[in-house]
Amino acid sequence: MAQYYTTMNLKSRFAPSPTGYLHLGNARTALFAWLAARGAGGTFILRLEDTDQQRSPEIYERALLEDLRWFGIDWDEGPDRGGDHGPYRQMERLAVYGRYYAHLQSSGQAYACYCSADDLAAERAVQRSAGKAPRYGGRCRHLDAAARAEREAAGLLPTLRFRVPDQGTLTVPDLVWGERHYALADLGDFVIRRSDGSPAFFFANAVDDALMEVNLVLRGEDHLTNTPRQILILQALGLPVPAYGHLPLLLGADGQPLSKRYGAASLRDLRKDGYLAAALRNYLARLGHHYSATGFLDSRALAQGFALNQISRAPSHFDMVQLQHWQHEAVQSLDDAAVWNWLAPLLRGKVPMGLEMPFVAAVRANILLPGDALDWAERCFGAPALAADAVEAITGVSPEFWSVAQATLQASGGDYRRWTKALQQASGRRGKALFMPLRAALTGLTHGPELAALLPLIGEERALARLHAAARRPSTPIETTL
Ligand SMILES: Nc1ncnc2c1ncn2[C@@H]1O[C@H](COP(=O)(O)OP(=O)(O)OP(=O)(O)O)[C@@H](O)[C@H]1O
Ligand SMILES: [Zn+2]
Repeated sequence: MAQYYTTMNLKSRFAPSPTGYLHLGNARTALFAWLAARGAGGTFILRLEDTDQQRSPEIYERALLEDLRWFGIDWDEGPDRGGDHGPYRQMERLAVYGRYYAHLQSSGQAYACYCSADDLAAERAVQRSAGKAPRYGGRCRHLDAAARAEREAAGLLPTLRFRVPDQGTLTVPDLVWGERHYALADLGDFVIRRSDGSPAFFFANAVDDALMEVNLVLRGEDHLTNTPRQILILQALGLPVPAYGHLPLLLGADGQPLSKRYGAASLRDLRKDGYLAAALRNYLARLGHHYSATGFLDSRALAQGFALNQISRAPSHFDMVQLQHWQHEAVQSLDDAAVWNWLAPLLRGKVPMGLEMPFVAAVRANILLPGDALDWAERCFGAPALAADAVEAITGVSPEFWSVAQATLQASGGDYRRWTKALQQASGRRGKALFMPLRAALTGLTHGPELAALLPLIGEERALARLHAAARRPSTPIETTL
């Protein structure tokens, strides 16, 4: 397969249009391209394809850079930091495209087309009714200078079309899909410059990759059919052709590809919800790429384990359960101080000063998102609501049990082991029968972190008050032991 880079000079890129907030599909495509570059010690660049001016307000550009950085992707060249092959915003490169248009026109490989949208629609309708695939029939291919001048004088603004060779087959290698063959006669001459002077996607994208010395293009499968046209443009201009790999699109729950246009869940939404970038990286890196390591990997290990031949062709679906699995792993990979930094914006003022680290140590295995930690802070330091099964666990034991629980707690000076040992001896309860009602009364839940770690946070005073409140609930006498 054509592949002219060695791992030493590999250069890949992410080239989004700043037309909305990045979604997980964009993020995964960016991640694969970045992992390929970083894994090979190559170069990674960011280029903004902002030629759709109506849909590219500045807020999206800023958000895009911010989201990528948060996600953990860095770039060696880009709109914010420049580089040897800039500028990195396509709207700043119009003069560059102009030179290449002129070259194609003067060598006869591109020509002005004056057909109106109505003309083209009519042509397509005829082709369709004849059972043919619609393509440009070449009406303006052979206009002479006089005919062109006449149309210009009438005020018609032409598009510029690429002249596709009439015969032959183009072989397009793809790192994911293998080789595909295209009959050139089927392609039809295509627009490379719109009538308003703006570059067509195919053109600017292909020219920029070549001029920026990108030799590996990993992008979404939505661009698969653009590739033959792009290779034709590059060949006509004598520019190098990169290796292409098209990644299966990430689909939403409705089975449709995620798209900025249709408001797919964005990276920034997940960030706001408290998902960690490392969780998203581990999740997305494995979505359509096989790693032999099944555990949590840091960015360096993800890059080292990345291999183009491990990319799958199967479509991938966004799966919240998988994301939560990696979120759990990512939280556990942090040390206590880092967990606190992550929680602090939501928890400041909710955890008494000095108890931050013991609190983190106690609850960290039980939290996926900062909201979970907020709930545990309320259960430790506030007034926890009792869940229905906790009420059941509390009322399932006699009021005497609760009196003894209070007395033994006081006698043990708040020491968890001494307390529960004494209570076990006095009540005859052990194991779950002992700990479940205690947990229910102290936290309002029947599950959660180790009680031994929670008790010092709750403190003796609050614990006594909660045991006292438990004693005041009418018991459902199902047992006679204390
Ligand atoms: N659902 C998806 N799954 C994987 N990659 C995607 C998906 N959608 C887009 N991409 C890829 O993300 C990169 C950036 O694309 P682009 O900025 O055009 O995003 P988009 O979501 O297609 O936006 P729009 O809806 O504005 O077309 C491209 O390589 C594109 O192929
Ligand atoms: Zn025409």
